[in-house]
Amino acid sequence: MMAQTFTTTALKSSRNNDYSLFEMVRRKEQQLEHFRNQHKDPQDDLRMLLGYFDATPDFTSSKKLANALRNPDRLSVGVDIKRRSPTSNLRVDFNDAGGVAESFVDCNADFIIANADYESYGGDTTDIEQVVTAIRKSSPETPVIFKDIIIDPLQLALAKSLKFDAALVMACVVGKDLLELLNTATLINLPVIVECHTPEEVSLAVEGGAGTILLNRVDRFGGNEFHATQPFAVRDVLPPGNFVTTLVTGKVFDALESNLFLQEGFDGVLIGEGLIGNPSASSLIKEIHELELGDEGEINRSNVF
Ligand SMILES: O=P(O)(O)OC[C@@H](O)[C@@H](O)c1c[nH]c2ccccc12
Repeated sequence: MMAQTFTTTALKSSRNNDYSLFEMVRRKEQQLEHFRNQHKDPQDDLRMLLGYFDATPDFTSSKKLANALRNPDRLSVGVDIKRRSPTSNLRVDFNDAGGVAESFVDCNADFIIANADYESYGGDTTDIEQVVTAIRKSSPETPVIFKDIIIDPLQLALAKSLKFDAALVMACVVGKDLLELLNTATLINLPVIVECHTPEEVSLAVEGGAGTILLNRVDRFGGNEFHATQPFAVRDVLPPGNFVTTLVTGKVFDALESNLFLQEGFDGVLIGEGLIGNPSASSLIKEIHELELGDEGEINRSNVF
């Protein structure tokens, strides 16, 4: 009887959480109907971007990303500028997302993620424009990345037209469509960071030529379960040669844990809740930057997790 109750509860909660990802995608589908309508003219700027190969690409954004995300001997630190999170109780308030982003660059954050989705992350179109404008002005070498629930190539065109340096695409949301989205991104010369959780997702991303992979320790598809060591499990799937940049995200809160990612060969961490609204954000970023390759201290996988 007990066991049965337990199973039912577990199933129910995982279905609820699955449903929330499902809900996020469903809402996005609805919003996109309007967005597609707004951009249906064949001569619309976003359509033109998608329809014509960028024959004279400039690699400013790719180079900015390479410089900011990959350092030979230290972790890069990115900040996810959000007011709320579907996977935690984070609730913060700010008006000027651009100012918030700038304050993190002042704390030496290496890259910035701006959120376009209101319901899920508390971000919106004003936010994303403010963030790009503010960072371009105050710190042109810092890459700014567009985060939304991307399911349509038109959203990639939007990111490009707003002059983002890259867009984040979640593998668990798009499945096999990832390959088509990556092709589109190449066509318009927009770097993409692919968010993955499983080795299968990483393989698909690598097959599609992804240059940067963000490993989320929270399994968005599988009921938001947290798998602390999941990033290590997927490193084996990466092709040899160390060409793919790898970042870790999902409930990263301290330097101790981050050190393990550095020692295991990851390039950086993306932090939301651990930095947003944290009065010690600046010292946390500093501590993570000061971790040294080869200095494992007392840590290993078994005593950190
Ligand atoms: O706030 P955290 O646990 O540090 O996480 C940041 C980031 O991983 C998170 O905002 C995120 C990245 N991709 C997502 C997809 C869905 C939900 C949440 C996310």
